[in-house]
Amino acid sequence: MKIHKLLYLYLMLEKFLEKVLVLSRKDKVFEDTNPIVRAFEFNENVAHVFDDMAQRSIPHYRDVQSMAATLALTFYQEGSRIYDLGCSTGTTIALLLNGLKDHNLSNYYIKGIDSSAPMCREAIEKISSIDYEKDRILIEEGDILEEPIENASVVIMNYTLQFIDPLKRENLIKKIYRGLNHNGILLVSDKTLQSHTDISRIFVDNYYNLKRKNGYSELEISRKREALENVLIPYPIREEEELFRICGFEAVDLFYSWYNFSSFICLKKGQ
Ligand SMILES: Nc1ncnc2c1ncn2[C@@H]1O[C@H](C[S@+](CC[C@H]([NH3+])C(=O)[O-])CC(=O)[O-])[C@@H](O)[C@H]1O
Ligand SMILES: O=C(O)C(=O)Cc1ccccc1
Repeated sequence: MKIHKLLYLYLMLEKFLEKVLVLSRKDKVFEDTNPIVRAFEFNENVAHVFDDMAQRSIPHYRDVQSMAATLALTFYQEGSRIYDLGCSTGTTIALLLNGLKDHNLSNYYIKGIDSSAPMCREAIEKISSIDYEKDRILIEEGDILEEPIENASVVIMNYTLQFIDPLKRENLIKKIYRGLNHNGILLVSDKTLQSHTDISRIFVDNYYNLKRKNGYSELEISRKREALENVLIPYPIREEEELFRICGFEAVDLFYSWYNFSSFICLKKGQ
């Protein structure tokens, strides 16, 4: 067989295997026709398909990730720590690592925390393909409510605060504020409510339209909605902003907003 034919076959095989791999990582968690819907959990099944789930269920997920990484690099202070609370599969950490490398910054320390062991395993696997000094990153299974925050210039909490018991949110944000250095930032992204229910309803409709466009069926959408009830608890956008201010942040702003999803930047000012 001629060499170009072999090469062609090899490329076809590679494409085929890539497709199989992507399909095996497609989010089908709520496709099941089993009528019992359990409360949403970050278990092995979810962790395995999480990247696909996030890209199809979080509006402009890649853009928000990349904006958060850019802001993190802008506020990062040499020699300080960056925390990713609820790091899931380590997408943010991988972006940060590449950004730090591009900026020739090497004296960093990144800590990723997640209470789901399968998520931590996925995160460790994801960053294993990046070249970095091993003791500069720690991905740990743990509860962010118990985690001490020290010498931080950046704390990222993308789509995680919404899963924390509302009664515990204030203490968590206060702890983060105390653990941040002056001129350090907290970045938070969450699903939010609007101040009027009529507007909230329209925004949620538009959100479900996005899910449909991204290939989720009516059944998958409604089953996930049921599973997330009392698990993902959104705050009205103004109350979430107020929470950050009450906890000490001197400057609070939005860096991204799309219907019922918002991303906040909270700055601890200098002395
Ligand atoms: N108390 C807790 N302590 C630690 N982790 C927790 C806790 N509660 C929930 N988690 C973890 O928070 C993560 C939330 S996902 C974050 C996405 C990521 N930030 C991303 O930008 O890709 C968001 C979503 O799925 O919508 C999950 O991995 C949970 O195990
Ligand atoms: O709120 C929803 O309907 C979602 O699907 C958000 C979401 C995205 C990824 C994991 C859990 C919840």
